[in-house]
Amino acid sequence: MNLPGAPFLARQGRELCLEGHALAELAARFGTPLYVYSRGAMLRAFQAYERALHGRRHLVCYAMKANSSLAVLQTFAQAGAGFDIVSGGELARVLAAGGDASRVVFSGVGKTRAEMRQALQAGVRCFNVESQDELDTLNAEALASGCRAPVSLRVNPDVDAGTHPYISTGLKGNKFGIAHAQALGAYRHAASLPGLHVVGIDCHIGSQITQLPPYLDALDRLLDLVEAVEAAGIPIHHVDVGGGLGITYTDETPPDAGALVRALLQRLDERGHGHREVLFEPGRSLVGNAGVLLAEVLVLKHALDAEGKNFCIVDAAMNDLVRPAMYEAWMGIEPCVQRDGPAPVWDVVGPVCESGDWLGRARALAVAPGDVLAVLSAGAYGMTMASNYNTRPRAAEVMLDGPRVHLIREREDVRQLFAGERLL
Ligand SMILES: Cc1ncc(COP(=O)(O)O)c(C=O)c1O
Ligand SMILES: N[C@@H](CCCC[NH3+])C(=O)O
Repeated sequence: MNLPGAPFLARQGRELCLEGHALAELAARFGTPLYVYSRGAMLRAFQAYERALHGRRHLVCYAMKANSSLAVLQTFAQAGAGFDIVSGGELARVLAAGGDASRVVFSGVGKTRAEMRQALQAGVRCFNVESQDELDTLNAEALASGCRAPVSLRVNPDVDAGTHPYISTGLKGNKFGIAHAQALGAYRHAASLPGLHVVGIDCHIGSQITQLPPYLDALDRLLDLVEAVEAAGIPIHHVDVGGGLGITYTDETPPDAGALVRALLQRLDERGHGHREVLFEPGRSLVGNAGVLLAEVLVLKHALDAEGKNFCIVDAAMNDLVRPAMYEAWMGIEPCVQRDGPAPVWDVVGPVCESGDWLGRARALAVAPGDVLAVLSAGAYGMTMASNYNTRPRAAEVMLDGPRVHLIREREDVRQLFAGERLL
């Protein structure tokens, strides 16, 4: 069986290994729950975009909400990536990891004035502005700071990305971006404001997208607008096509990054826009299949009768990895060391006090208490969405880099969780 994450994730005999390191050994050394990432897998995914964009003016801005651990950001910064951020906190992380503000695009529907000032001061590459009001606020903040803010309007192209409704962002009913029909007026307004400098156009239609047509439809809508905006005398420098490319969790077959880039570049060329700088904002496709979450089996609860369920209770929970609880997302689950014997069907669940606390349902697994399971494709939207629900300290993180094993985040200590609290 080809595992998602192959060739970096592979079986060597009975052992599940990432970059050649036995995951069961890492669990024994660092404890569980534990996130483990392959630096090689991240760099390979990034290079797939870079190779396809070779010879074009471009910037791949890693959407760091997918995984914002400092060592992950450092890896991409050193590889030449820019960053797509959505908060002042994310900007602070980029800078702490050695990233360059001039390669940062700032997205988000609700930027605060303080975040705008912070980003202006740092000198971000551009603000992806998502509303008419934001244009006025940003203009005022830029003038007060004595500078001009570079802006790109995030346009909502009203395109169905064909993904889960919670992670679709380019439809009329979503909160994101400026409606296509209002965008020309918004560009005219932006160009009239002395504190702003129009530099580009942007869209991002959703996440875990597995087909090309929605991207091409969205690009066509953007280019129609670019032509209208430039006809109105407002030059557009770059086109930012967003992120959203899906990965394989189970049987999805998304196009690879190279195919996506080539299709979009071809459409740009066909429509006479091949000279423009192109920006991408991939998140999941750079890190999703580069990581796993390791959990130890605590308890096996067997069904009372044929209608009942077997529960495999592990020490990772929805607070560590919320995707199954939140989107009913399917994530692969594999034993780190394969054992012989029957493989009953289990619901793999955590210890959190919610019935929605599950990691996988109806999984056939040969397991015993003390075994370590790996939840696959957990490199994206895993640790970044972790919480402390049930006063559970967050997991540790390890990054593998060839023969080297780096602990990149210590396991949280429970005292850290209430260190800022005060008794009456
Ligand atoms: C503005 C923006 N850009 C890029 C991304 C990255 O998306 P993905 O992780 O699906 O590539 C997101 C998240 O969906 C986003 O909100
Ligand atoms: N958190 C989502 C993706 C959201 C993308 C952010 N706009 C997921 O795990 O699939």
